[in-house]
Amino acid sequence: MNASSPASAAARPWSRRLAPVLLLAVLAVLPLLPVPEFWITQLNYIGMFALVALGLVLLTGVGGLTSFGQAAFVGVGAYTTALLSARYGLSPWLGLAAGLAVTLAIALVLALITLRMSGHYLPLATIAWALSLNFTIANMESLGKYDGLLGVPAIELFGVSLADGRAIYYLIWLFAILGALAVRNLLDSRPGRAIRALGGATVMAESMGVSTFRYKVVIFLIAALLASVSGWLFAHVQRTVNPSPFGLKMGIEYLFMAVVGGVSSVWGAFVGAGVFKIIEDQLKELLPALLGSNGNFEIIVLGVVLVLMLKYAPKGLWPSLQGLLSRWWPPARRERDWEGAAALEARPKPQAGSVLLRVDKLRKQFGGLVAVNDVSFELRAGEIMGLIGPNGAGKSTTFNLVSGVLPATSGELRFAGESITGLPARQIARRGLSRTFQHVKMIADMTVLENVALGGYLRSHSGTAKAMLRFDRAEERRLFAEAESQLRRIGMQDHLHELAGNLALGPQRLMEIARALCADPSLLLLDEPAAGLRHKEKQALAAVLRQLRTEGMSILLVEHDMDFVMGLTDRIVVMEFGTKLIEGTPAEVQASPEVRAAYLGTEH
Ligand SMILES: Nc1ncnc2c1ncn2[C@@H]1O[C@H](COP(=O)(O)OP(=O)(O)OP(=O)(O)O)[C@@H](O)[C@H]1O
Repeated sequence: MNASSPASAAARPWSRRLAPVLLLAVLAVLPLLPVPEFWITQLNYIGMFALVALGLVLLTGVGGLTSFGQAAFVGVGAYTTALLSARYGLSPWLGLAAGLAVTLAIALVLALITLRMSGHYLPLATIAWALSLNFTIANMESLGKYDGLLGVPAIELFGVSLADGRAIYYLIWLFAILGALAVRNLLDSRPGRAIRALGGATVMAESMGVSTFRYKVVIFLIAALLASVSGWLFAHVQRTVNPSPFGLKMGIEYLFMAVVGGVSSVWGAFVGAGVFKIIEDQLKELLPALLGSNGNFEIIVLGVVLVLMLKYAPKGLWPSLQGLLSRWWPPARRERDWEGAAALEARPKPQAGSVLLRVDKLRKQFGGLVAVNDVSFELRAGEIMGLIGPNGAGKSTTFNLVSGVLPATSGELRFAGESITGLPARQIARRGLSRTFQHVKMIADMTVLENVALGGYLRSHSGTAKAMLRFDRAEERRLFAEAESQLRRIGMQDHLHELAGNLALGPQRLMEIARALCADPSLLLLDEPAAGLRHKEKQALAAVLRQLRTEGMSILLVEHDMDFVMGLTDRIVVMEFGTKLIEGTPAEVQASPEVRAAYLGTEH
């Protein structure tokens, strides 16, 4: 599955049901046929490589965290089992458990140290720890230094030895397919939507209540564990371990596989691993013969292929392959299976007329620039308040301070009687404040419905393990029912399955409102909701917002369209140069000479 397409299918064509079954059947009977041993060896390596590349799909392709260090985790898995089984005669299965535990401990420490880094620092940090882990392994007396460990026994399963390549093939592919299904399930779930926001929508995700750092750690650990399983298999296939297959070169090659296959596609990991293994083997034979000397020349060709891929097919081979296959294997559409699902829990509503938001001497300085200058106002439950002012007046900054996206320099914020000063966005979201953004923030390759369902993050609970095992379906149905009803409320019921990135700006803004509503907020913050909407759409939006008010919702909005603001709001705060100019009803604001002067740029 492409990470961007929904997993379950409505009206699945027969070919879509049959293709995976056929593929599995071919994989299952292959070792039973008189195919050359070499093929089986190749497939064994492809399966083991794919496990590591799968981790990179999640970590790099979806999460946007580039790691050159996955080979080191393969090494941890391989060495742990080799040490326990070859030196101490323990069962390889114990070696697997121990390898996973050691990997988990090392990966957790590395994640906590490195994942707060951003930009190029993270990939550089992965290179650093990949080199140090490999160096440590290669210099430990107990691990045989550069010679490694010999005499690793074969795995036994129910008394059957998996020493033969055709026997361990089944175990390798069982792990690879289970890994792929688990990652695919994860991407199509509550935690999966949060993970898919990591690639470029972290501010939005935090405002929906997601701890983005936590999910970075989660995908880092999953990728490390997948690599560790691959290492365990590798040790028992090779029956010996030494440091060289776990070095930085292999770390780069794993990344190559993920990028070439399609770094955001689960099945791309398999395509990438296959292409890599085949190219590498052919080149290893061909190049020395062609060039007349021995050396790792294949690295140069792989490098060139990678650069060409990044230039001409940055999404990798899988999306192109999927395009070719789409006639027989069309992309699936999410099945509408949430009819009658129980409603999500609703928040108790604040009492109409009570003070919901109190902004007291709020200030924000960017260096010498005072963007918000000791602004104070109150918003009462059940009212629509407008925040207006010329460009650069400090409206969006005020919004970002109230919603916790930016920390205030000074001043106090109280929400529903409780101080929210200094709280991060996700803590403020938890208290019932939900927002949209001046520049739409969404996950472009996720459907409208999935984007809106992310708004219900705090109203649902399924965790990563539950999602990977697909035990989260009942809650998913409740989330999608809620997302659909919010989209219906905003008049977008015909766009449920469209990719959000394909929508025009107007509908994207409406989708953001539906997402904010999906959080069941007590206060809705709308940053320029009518921008980019056509006249009719604006009228429809105003009607929806009025309806929300009659249902008890409180709304604070920033807007430039004066007709929209004057016809909709109960009270207005006008800002200019970061300061509050006046506050009043739309009629009072319209009559104010100061406001007119501020907009026309004349002295007042
Ligand atoms: N992150 C930042 N760093 C430095 N200056 C900033 C930052 N964000 C905003 N500003 C400055 O703060 C001032 C207020 O900006 P803000 O975006 O809040 O105004 P606004 O009223 O929302 O304007 P507009 O209607 O054009 O969106 C501007 O001078 C802007 O350049």
